[in-house]
Amino acid sequence: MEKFVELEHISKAYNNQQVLRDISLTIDQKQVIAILGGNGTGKSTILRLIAGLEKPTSGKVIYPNKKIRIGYVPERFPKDIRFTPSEYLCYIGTITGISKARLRKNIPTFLRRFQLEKLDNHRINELSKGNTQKVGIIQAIMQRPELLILDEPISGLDAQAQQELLLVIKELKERGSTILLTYHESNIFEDIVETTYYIYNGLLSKTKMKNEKDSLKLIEVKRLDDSQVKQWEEVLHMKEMDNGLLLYVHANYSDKVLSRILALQGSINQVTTVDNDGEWERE
Ligand SMILES: Nc1ncnc2c1ncn2[C@@H]1O[C@H](COP(=O)(O)OP(=O)(O)OP(=O)(O)O)[C@@H](O)[C@H]1O
Repeated sequence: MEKFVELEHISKAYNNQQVLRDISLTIDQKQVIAILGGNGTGKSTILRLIAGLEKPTSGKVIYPNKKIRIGYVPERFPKDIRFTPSEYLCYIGTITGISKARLRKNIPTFLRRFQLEKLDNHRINELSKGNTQKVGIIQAIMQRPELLILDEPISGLDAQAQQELLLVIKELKERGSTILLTYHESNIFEDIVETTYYIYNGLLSKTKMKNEKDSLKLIEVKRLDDSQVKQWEEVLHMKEMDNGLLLYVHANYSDKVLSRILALQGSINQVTTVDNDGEWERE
């Protein structure tokens, strides 16, 4: 599988509030990936960084192959647009380089698929939240993006539009697109999402938290090979120190990790509990 996007040691802070901490991630082509986490954990921030709409405080977002076509659906699509859906889609399509002929053919099809054709005599600022969201989705998928980024796309969508979106995602994936999305409960996406990451305390993990309010444990170990630790999903992050390793572990899984360390005859120097709400590291 071809590497598509790479996040290298990404950190992001807003006014000294650390949102993402040293996140590294490789996204392969033709993948459907979900990034989940509680409110305010930084899901939208990661998506905006990958879309190139924001810059990390440190680290890099790399597109190894080429300049790729990215479709981005923000969590809240701007409400104050005074164009009708067709006018707006035609305008966006033209600036993203879609031919007039393709726009003439595709815009009515998408409006029909998302049940907007009867509303096309209204301006977007007169539409409901869900219908505005549909326009936001169409503007992103219309250009057949190689990378489609959807930030909570189903909030406000009726059941039929949710199913249509699911279908569009499947079609794009079949054509080779990569899809990156975030959502809350649900969900209709569970069958198509191949990899799920969870954000917790600014770190990205493949392990789901039992309780997002739970704390973290920082375990300082010696005489342990980092290549072994890299395989452990409970370890959210690992830092090399002068004479050992510092492991960031979900509190619920710390006993499991501690017994694994002992089984490998590593020595545990110190275990610190860090409150989820607290500042746990000065960077
Ligand atoms: N432009 C900004 N300026 C200042 N702080 C910001 C900015 N954008 C996000 N934040 C802060 O960064 C943190 C993460 O925000 P983000 O929107 O990425 O979270 P989220 O996981 O998408 O949340 P939600 O599920 O509520 O949409 C929040 O504390 C938020 O207040």
